Amino acid sequence: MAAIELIDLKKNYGAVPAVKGINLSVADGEMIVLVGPSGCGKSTLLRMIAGLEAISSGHLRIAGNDVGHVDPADRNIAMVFQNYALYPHMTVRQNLEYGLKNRRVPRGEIDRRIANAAGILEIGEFLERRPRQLSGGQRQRVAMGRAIVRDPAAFLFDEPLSNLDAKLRVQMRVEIRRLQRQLKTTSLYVTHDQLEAMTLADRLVVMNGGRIEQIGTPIEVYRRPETVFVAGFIGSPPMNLIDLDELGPCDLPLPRDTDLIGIRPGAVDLGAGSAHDLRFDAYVELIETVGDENNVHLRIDGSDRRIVASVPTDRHLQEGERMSCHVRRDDLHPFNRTTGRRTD
Ligand SMILES: Nc1ncnc2c1ncn2[C@@H]1O[C@H](COP(=O)(O)OP(=O)(O)OP(=O)(O)O)[C@@H](O)[C@H]1O
Repeated sequence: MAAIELIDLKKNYGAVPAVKGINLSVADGEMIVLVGPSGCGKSTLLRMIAGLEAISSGHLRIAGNDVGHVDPADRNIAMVFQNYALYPHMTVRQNLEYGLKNRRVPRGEIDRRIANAAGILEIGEFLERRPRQLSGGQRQRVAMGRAIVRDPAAFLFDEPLSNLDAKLRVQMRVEIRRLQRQLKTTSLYVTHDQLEAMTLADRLVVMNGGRIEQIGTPIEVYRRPETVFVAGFIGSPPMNLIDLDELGPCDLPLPRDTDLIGIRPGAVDLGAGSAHDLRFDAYVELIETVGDENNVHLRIDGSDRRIVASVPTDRHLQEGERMSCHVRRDDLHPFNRTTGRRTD
């Protein structure tokens, strides 16, 4: 286990900057999840930490040591990939012990570590099988087992669950969280799945265009997105982002440079409000049922702006109906479109 520090870390592919100066301190034992849209640089960042990609500039410290130019094999980091990267011609046991044999770990110690990992991951009964004789979830467990037996300073996960079906993903997500809590190994986990990010992270790092947009606990980032990008990226259905002037006259006390308002779908109240609310009229265009909730698509009166409100399914609404919409001041996220930042 070890703390990891990234200091102004950059990566250019030729003239193309992929990672544009990342500063991040990961505490010993912490689980950090890097999340962001495709191409934002999260895999590149992880691969630089693993040593699979050369660092263009900046520093990488693991347990206080500058390891930016140290051979990957000597960084004492274990990486878990989405495609498992198991050797197909070897049994599970051979896959687990391969790296340890190369490091000349004594036989007794190898057996002890494999028994320990097999116990934690419940893969003891598959040890003599080959990877093709396992399900996707079992293979992913073996891939994690291979990381665990190395007893590394840190785990790096690169979208490890993206090849699994939806149900198994949820199950494995819980297992990874449990495992990380149990082992307390410093971990960096890359995903573009925000639900995975929210549920796994001690702290979330939201990336966009090679930069960090925001760092915080999942609930901090959800409750108080600092940028327009984070506001639109975290949350499902996404936050409504509305130009202030599309909402008609508004005498609520908002910071002066606010010209964009963010409203979570669940914060739109269709019905009676109070004097401290933002209030506007809208037409119901479409109602989508998603389990216990309906996503109600509305068009704001006097504007082409469409927004989504999430309401319980027992609330009877009709398409074409005109609604009075209310949002409490505390549920408004004020932004400035030009700076892209929060104004309060
Ligand atoms: N070997 C490479 N040569 C040139 N450009 C690259 C190379 N690898 C990645 N890039 C570019 O660097 C940027 C970051 O890529 P990266 O794979 O880190 O993104 P990502 O956030 O992990 O995306 P995804 O979720 O799609 O995997 C992208 O614009 C990508 O096209």
